[in-house]
Amino acid sequence: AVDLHEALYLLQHRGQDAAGIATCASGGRIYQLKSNGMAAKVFHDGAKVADLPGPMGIGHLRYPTAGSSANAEAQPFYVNSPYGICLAHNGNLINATELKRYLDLEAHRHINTDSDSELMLNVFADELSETKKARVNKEDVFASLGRMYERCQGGWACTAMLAGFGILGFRDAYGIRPLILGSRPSLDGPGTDYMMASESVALDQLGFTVIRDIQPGEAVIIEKGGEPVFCQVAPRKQYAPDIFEYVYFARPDSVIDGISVYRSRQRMGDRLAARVLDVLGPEKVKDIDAVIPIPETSTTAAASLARCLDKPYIQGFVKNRYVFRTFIMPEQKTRQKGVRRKLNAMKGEFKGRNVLLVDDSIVRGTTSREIVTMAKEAGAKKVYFASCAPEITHPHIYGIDLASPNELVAYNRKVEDIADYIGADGMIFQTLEDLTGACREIAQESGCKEPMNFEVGVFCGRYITPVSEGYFDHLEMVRGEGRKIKALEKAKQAVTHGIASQKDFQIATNGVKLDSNGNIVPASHPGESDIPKVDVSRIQANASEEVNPKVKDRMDISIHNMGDYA
Ligand SMILES: O=P(O)(O)OC[C@H]1O[C@H](OP(=O)(O)OP(=O)(O)O)[C@H](O)[C@@H]1O
Ligand SMILES: NC(=O)CC[C@H](N)C(=O)O
Ligand SMILES: [Mg+2]
Repeated sequence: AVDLHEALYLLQHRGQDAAGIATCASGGRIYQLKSNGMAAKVFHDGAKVADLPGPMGIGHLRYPTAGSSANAEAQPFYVNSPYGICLAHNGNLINATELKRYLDLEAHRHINTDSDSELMLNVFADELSETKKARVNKEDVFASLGRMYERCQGGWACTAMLAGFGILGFRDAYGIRPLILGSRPSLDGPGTDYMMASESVALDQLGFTVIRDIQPGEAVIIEKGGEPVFCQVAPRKQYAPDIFEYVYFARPDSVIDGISVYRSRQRMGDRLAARVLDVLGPEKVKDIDAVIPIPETSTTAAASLARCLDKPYIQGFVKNRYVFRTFIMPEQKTRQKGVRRKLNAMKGEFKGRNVLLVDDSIVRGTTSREIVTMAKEAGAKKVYFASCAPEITHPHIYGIDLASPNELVAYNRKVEDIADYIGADGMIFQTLEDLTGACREIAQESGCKEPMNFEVGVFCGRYITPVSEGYFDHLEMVRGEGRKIKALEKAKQAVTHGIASQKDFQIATNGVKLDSNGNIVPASHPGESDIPKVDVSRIQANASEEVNPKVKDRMDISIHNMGDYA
């Protein structure tokens, strides 16, 4: 537990919403500590961590991509039958609705939260119980995982623990989400310790030597006291790591699938420099006085870009070290507040200068818009903005929450319109070809023999796995933030104006959920809702004749505007 605790601190940037550890002690008893909040909060009492006994365990940091932010969805998840299983899942399942129905109607397993990870654990548990054995062996576990892969769709890198048996790790058949394995001589006596993590930095820092990345569709079992045993549990479909790991998500000091994140970012900067010259032209580039990164993630790429353009690299924004990543915060309001709190422009570095600001990516435009304003307030003459990643135009469906296209600043906007929106005098996006080219080059230079593909759906809508028809509508319904807020506002107005009954308001505020047949029904409390949604037809039906006609007209307009929520 102490090592897991340490590792979670090192990987905190991957999820700030919840953290947890589960260990297994002799006799097969599982001990857990998990809750909402960052690792420092959840494990604030170091002694409690040390009290989690046992020679094996798994840990998790949550960045929700499904369900809600409920405490109950903190991981690892545990299920007692069969054998006692714990699971920690990084990723996102894109057929959760189907799995939920299957588990309910066919497997008869109770699902207690809206988390997709709980579904995955239960599918695995169900397949394991098919063996009908009192004790399973490695082959049984691999075979059950193989059947689980046939049912689950999406992206995942998971660790799991079978009480009294051992630890497993497995990765989706496309290798979208990362998982790496390492070993070290045991610290307390003879033998070897093994560890798996999403990023190599956790292994390095804890004194583990990398063995290798888990391959697409591959699983590994480390039995208590044993050595890792590998098995291809599902046919490998492709080797397509999520390129967003290199752009933003991972720490620069990690090496994922043989590619140094740091070097890939440097190369992105080199390629972006050429693109800046292309787009702005030599005259404008000549007039640029400084290249300024938006801390933290873009600093590596910005330094390379400055070197290529032969411009001074200036750290004009100072980052408050006590404010964490803003993009992965759950609410837009907190994100906005986060940017100003997090970054401050040093006037002296901007005043009277033409600056080129560099960020790793522009998602909702929250950061870039605020930052351009800050640069101008600090006295910059011209502010150009360059992004190491191309325009993000589509939702991310494999474990990074970029759900709702209309929240994306590049959605349905041309580059000039984006520049207008964020207030920049010029805007440069990396091309997708250059981004994948940069990562591929580093892979080749590092000796990767296999031609690597990348998951790049967010930039072009071409996803690496098949995606069922209707999934994006479903995603928009369950994750689209603007939608929830608008629907609630309209519902409140309807109630204020006497058009909707209190009961409709309940529907609006509590939201709705999917019942076991997949029908949308009102939720009895907000925690239960899948989709905060207003049932417009009911509001319309309840529109009372006595309502002041003027108000009713207004409401008709509102209701009309709400058409797409119906
Ligand atoms: O367009 P937006 O919606 O604002 O999202 C993009 C920004 O969010 C991220 O920064 P974040 O503050 O999360 O983390 P960092 O310190 O690692 O850069 C990313 O590096 C961009 O700066
Ligand atoms: N990256 C993650 O931690 C996400 C895991 C899972 N999809 C969830 O929302 O809880
Ligand atoms: Mg940033």
